[in-house]
Amino acid sequence: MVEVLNPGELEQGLAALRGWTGDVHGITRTVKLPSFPAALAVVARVGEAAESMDHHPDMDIRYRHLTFTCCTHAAGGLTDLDLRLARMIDEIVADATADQPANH
Ligand SMILES: C[C@H](O)[C@H](O)[C@H]1CNC2=NC(N)=NC(=O)C2=N1
Repeated sequence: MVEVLNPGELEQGLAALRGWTGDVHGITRTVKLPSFPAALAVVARVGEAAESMDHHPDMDIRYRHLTFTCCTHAAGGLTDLDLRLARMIDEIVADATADQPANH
């Protein structure tokens, strides 16, 4: 059973990520993509990564703005799985917005 992170582990985990905020109940990041199709493409890529990990984020898409929220429902809070998923999301977003300074 994966364990919920303590506040120190949360702080350490957030420091290794890009633009995420939250607490031991979950973390969230909002990014702006160059277009709506680009946002949809990121959703598809994150979906593939989530399926490969069997760990899924909540995703809210509003035109070019995408908000990701990660928490481990089975554990009732933030676990290392969420930090790993957030890192994968950061890589996908960085690749999709390489020439957009806003998300770096
Ligand atoms: C059966 C399947 O492994 C579980 O339902 C997985 C699916 N994806 C998941 N995603 C997240 N974020 N939390 C979970 O507890 C979780 N559980």
